[in-house]
Amino acid sequence: MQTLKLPTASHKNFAVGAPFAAKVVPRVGIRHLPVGKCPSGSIASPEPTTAPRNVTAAVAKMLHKKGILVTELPAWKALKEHVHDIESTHLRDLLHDEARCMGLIKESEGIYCDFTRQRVTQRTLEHLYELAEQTNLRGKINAMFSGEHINSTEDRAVLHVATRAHRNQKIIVDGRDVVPDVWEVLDKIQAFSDKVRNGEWLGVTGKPLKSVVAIGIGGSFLGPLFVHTALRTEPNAMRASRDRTLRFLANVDPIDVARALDGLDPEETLVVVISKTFTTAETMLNARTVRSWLIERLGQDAVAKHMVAVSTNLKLVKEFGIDPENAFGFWDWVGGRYSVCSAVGILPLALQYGFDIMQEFLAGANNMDEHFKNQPYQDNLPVLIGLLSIWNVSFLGYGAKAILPYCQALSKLAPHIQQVDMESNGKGVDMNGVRLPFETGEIDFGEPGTNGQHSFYQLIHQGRVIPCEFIGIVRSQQSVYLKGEVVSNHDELMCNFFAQADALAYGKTPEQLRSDNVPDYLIPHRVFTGNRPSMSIMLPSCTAYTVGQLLAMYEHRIAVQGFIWNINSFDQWGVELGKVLASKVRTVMNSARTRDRKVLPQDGFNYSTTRMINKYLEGKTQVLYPEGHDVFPIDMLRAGH
Ligand SMILES: O=P(O)(O)OC[C@H]1O[C@](O)(CO)[C@@H](O)[C@@H]1O
Repeated sequence: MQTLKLPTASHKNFAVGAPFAAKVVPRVGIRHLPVGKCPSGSIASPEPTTAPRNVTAAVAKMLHKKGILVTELPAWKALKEHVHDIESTHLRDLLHDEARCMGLIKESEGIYCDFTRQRVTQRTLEHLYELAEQTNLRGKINAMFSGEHINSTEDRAVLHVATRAHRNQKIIVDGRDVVPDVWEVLDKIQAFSDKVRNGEWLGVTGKPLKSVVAIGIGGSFLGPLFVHTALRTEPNAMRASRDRTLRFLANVDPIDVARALDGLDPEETLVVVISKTFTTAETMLNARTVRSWLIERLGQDAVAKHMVAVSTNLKLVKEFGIDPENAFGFWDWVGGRYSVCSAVGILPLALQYGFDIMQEFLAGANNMDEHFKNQPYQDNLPVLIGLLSIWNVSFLGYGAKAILPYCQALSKLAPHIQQVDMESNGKGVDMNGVRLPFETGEIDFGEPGTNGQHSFYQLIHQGRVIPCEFIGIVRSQQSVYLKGEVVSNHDELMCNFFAQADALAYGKTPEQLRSDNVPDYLIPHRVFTGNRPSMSIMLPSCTAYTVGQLLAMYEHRIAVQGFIWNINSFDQWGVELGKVLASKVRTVMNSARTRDRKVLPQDGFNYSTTRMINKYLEGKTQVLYPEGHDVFPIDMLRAGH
């Protein structure tokens, strides 16, 4: 049996390896160790440094800028001590304090946020503001907006905010105003989407293109899917998308191909291949598969009329066979998971809903960007939400959060934020490559209310403590009121929205249960401890504009958390290793399934993987790939015939 050897990665600012015991050295400033092998075979991280005790806030900020770990800052230590104060409180009591509650309800940009059910007092917030100060939060926000290369491991600016800038704004990256570039692409999207929608751009057989299949994965899929799902039943968007279809194809699983194409007429279908790199294995295989589907039915010329692309890699787009004229660019300073406001989202969504509606979405996101950039911490929604999350994760020890929109249209918010948050903040080292002595990031999950109530709410009421984010809407996209019913359907939904937050906060005591005549033997089972934190966010409506605001608010709160933890929220090295290993398996698979058989499963894999691969290879009736023709799933054959 051979042992699997994992490749090691190295980068000038990036260190990998097994957790390396961080020594605390009694001096100020970061010490960069030469990157070298530890006895364990891993690569050493630079060592952390500590602050002298009792430094002033200004000195702490300066030390942080020099690389001191956030845990060494006086504000962090003060928050650690403050945990004891909070542990002696219960939300039941905190909610009785009206003065406290008044200070914890914020209304800004039409969004109403209620933080009263967080396990915090005014003192907690003051400590958190101090932590923001000492970690130079304002300076880091400004650095992001001014195009500094804050994504240090990839040496890139982080400027998704530029993708939704007004035409007259100026945003400089490396000495160049990028807003005209952004608008050049937006204008091109407008012209193209108008042509497709009004039938000026026709398919190769002369039919209008009414269906769009957007192929992409991760950030090239989840954000656009979230916005599409949010707008599908919004009255203006519904009107604008009548008789049009937008589908997504993300998974490399051929079942997803069959589902995405099921029932579509290739003559009326436009395919948008979306990939920042244009190298992502799943997306490129799906793109080749759908290209083959089009060519088989419509001939080689179909590609020019039925396939367009969104990418930063226009060279590979051309090599794939898509006319660069039909490619929509974006830039390396737009991270994949932050790219929904670039052509990644705006092209497929404008094809479905028209450019005007997408402009409203961009305006909403821009409104939140300006708010984030300009408002003081005390009134700044992403800053407040981000700081409260830091408190919940790093001080109260709640490692997960539930995103619970009481709005079916927002059903894809949680999956989108799951990627944005977990890919951004799931890191093990700080900006200087120092291994962190605490866990960053949060485990995000969620479902729309009330569906979630009948699924996992049991656990959040009586099991683990998971801070909840309830999102409610004042005016529903779709109102229903049945004569004789106690409340309208949307009011019924919102009754649950209001009730759940209080149920989590107050719980139910044994005394209350006794006075409700609950038998003694059932009391322990029916006690709710309460004291479970949540926040409630209310939007006036669910429109393109407010969806833009909500998206940007979540993006920025994630950045705030990363800035405070002093991690790089904008790289994603953690996704690389699996890709490398998959490629090794691919070589074996190809060899086993063709007559060449040069590489066998046992080459380079451990016992377990070898045995599993062998079992898989044996388990198929058709052992070798067919020669000389493509094979499509049954549904794809049916489609278009
Ligand atoms: O747009 P691309 O280059 O195909 O990448 C897709 C996704 O893959 C990742 O790089 C890793 O999952 C994401 O960050 C990104 O959104």
